Amino acid sequence: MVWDFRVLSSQIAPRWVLLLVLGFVALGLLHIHRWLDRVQREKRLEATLISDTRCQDPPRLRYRWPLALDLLIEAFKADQAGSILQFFLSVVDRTGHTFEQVLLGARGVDTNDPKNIESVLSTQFENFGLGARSANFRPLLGHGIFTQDGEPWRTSRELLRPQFMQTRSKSFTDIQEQIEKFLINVKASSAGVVDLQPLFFRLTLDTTMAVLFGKTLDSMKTKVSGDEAFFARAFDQAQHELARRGRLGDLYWLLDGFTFRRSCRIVHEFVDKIVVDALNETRPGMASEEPTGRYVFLTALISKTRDQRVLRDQLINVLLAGRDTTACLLSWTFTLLARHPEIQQRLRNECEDLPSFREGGLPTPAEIKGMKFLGHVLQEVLRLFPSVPVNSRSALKTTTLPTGGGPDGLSPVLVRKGEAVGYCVYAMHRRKDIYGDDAESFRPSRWDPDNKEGPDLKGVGWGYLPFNGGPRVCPGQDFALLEASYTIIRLLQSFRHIEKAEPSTAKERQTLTLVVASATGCKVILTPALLEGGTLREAEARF
Ligand code: HEM
Repeated sequence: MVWDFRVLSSQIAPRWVLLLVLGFVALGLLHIHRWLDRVQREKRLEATLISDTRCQDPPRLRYRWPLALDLLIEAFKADQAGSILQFFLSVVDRTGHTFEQVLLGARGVDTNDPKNIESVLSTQFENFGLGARSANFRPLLGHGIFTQDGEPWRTSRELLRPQFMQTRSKSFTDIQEQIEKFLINVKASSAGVVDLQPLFFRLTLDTTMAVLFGKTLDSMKTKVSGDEAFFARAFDQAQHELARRGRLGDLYWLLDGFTFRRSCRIVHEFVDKIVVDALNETRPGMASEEPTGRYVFLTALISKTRDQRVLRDQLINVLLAGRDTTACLLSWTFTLLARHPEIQQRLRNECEDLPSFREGGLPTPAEIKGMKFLGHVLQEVLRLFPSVPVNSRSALKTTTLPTGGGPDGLSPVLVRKGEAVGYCVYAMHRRKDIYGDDAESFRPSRWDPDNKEGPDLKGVGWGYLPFNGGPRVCPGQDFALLEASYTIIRLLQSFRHIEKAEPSTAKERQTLTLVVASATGCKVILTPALLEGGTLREAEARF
């Protein structure tokens, strides 16, 4: 029998159906061909890299039970015990793999080496992207600076940069106002044991919102209710879910429940309303400052774009980036100061020596900048408890990192396209080869250039990275440090003792979400200062 296409087409199906099928088959073959071609090119690149750099895979993972179930159980126990970060460190130490990589079978590299981190964040910036984070965070953060890569990220960074520059110099009054309200609240409830941690979370939500939106929830002064309360709760809930999803790596989408989507919607509606009100109040071409002379991030941003969706997304991104990070810094600072009364006293002396304090006034930005010991305390807290302790990037092309490959972990390490590189700043900040034998101790004076004890930290470079580095360095760090400094100074001026409420034997427990907080809060006993100067009370009364 002879097969004739024309006969076949007229007998079996109309000609156009056959043409369509043939078209799909051809397209499929083309895709397979391209895919094979890509795989071959990747293999060739890999081979060239291996022969040129002698790079190797990271050390092999060691576990005893199938599917690494022994590690899973260990992780679960560590999470319950509030020591998940220490557990991550031990897995990295043993294997060179992140825990997610272990469980999900994904390949990748984990590192706490300054050279590798510099490579990922700076020298090879174009070779790495955010990976699964973009899609994971999108339901809450939309398309904003925190979820974007490449050109869209560059556009966002350019859009937001001038606002951050202005915020640095012009938002002091807003910060001051919110912190003074916070102090009134702490003073009113300072009898007995006070947990400062939840108060710091409320404070930083208020300060960041004041600067971004020009309005706050005023959660320090009043009992928050209605839409504001919904928003605050939904924002916390949505962030919590993002962190849980993040732990699943590429399988983040498995956790996508109704509560999560509802929280995201509440946050969007709340911020949308603020944006729409601001758009209605601001005509094109208007000055970026409010008639009151106050600088509001949103008003300034509106002078660049009136796209409601862009404004909403970028604001939520900055709010998320700025709020919990600063709250954790404050909480760990007071936890450590309460554990180290001699350091607390030295810092209090510096706060009480300020000319403004002696004259009965409030600290000024210039005075804060000049406080050397306070600067060292903040550096040391962020060393031991960097607010973002673990982070990751994903390789956009096959490449190598300087170290971590081979059985001894000393060769350059091969990173294939699509693989994750986890970097653990928490572990790096506790390395004895960088910080000396007392790397685990709280010793702010290690940052004093005149201090001869321990290694000289002048050239620590990429070995110290609380605010990230390279093109994606945190743009809010000056704002965060000013806010934290002012809060610390005013608390120390207002209370002559801040003692820890937990027994000395209590084991430190941590909660890891997107940031690392204390699982037991920051419980302290506060002893009010002897009467402050009359003018200071007058200054405070303005709030
Ligand atoms: C102690 C306080 C803070 C710490 C430790 C901190 C730390 C960081 C870190 C580690 C990153 C890099 C994240 C990554 O690329 O994966 C980052 C990014 C960022 N931070 Fe901060 N931050 C703090 C406060 C703030 C504040 C107060 C703001 C804003 C008001 C802010 C705004 C941002 C933004 C917008 C980014 C994204 C930058 C980009 O991707 O280009 N941060 N921060």
